[in-house]
Amino acid sequence: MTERFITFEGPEGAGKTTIINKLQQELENRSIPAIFTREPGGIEISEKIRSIILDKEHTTMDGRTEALLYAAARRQHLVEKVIPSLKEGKYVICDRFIDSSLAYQGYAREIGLEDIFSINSFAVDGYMPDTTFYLDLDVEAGLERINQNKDREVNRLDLETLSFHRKVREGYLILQEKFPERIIKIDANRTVSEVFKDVLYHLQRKYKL
Ligand SMILES: Nc1ncnc2c1ncn2[C@@H]1O[C@H](COP(=O)(O)OP(=O)(O)OP(=O)(O)O)[C@@H](O)[C@H]1O
Ligand SMILES: Cc1cn([C@H]2C[C@H](O)[C@@H](COP(=O)(O)O)O2)c(=O)[nH]c1=O
Repeated sequence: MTERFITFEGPEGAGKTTIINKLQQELENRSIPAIFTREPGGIEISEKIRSIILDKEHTTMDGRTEALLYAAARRQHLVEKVIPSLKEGKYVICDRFIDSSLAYQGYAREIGLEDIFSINSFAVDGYMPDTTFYLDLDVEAGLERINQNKDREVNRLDLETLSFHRKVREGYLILQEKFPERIIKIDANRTVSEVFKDVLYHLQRKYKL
């Protein structure tokens, strides 16, 4: 339904932010109109919801509450920022979207893909990315990367068990098999420039940038 809506997904430390920053530079160099945003967050209301969800002190948060908060943040961000930018003809590049909810809450939290899809269908009302890059990386390697990055604040989800993070990756792999037309799996266990070259190749092929 939507065009030029591109999302990046992956487990912790997969390199999404790094690749999105390079893409921003590349599109700016080519004078291609685009916005770069993230979930949960991207606008004031959704950033506030983000801080509630990711607060390390909120250890009693129920899994369904968590899922609903992600969906609420998504709805507001979509209406306030994503849809207007798409309507202006801009590329929208978003760090995480509905597939994060499916992999984290649906699969790893075991709420179920169908229930998570159902609450998110209400939130997104038909707006789906037309391309999703899934940066695939061994979970331990990703966690090691974020542990090395002393500037990154540790959040509540980071503190989940190793088996939870392994399930997140399994969830993503299931989603990629389910939606191979939309979700492009990228081997993130390579150098930044190799990963970026791969992403750019797919974007050039699809959007003739
Ligand atoms: N291909 C790579 N090889 C080695 N290190 C990398 C690579 N890509 C990113 N990194 C480093 O790994 C850390 C995590 O990268 P980044 O913040 O881009 O990941 P992310 O997917 O956005 O993480 P999260 O969603 O968990 O915040 C950073 O310190 C970054 O410099
Ligand atoms: C959108 C979304 C995110 N999450 C999780 C994934 C990460 O652990 C955090 C976000 O932190 P990041 O450093 O910005 O990647 O939230 C989730 O569980 N469900 C979602 O829908």
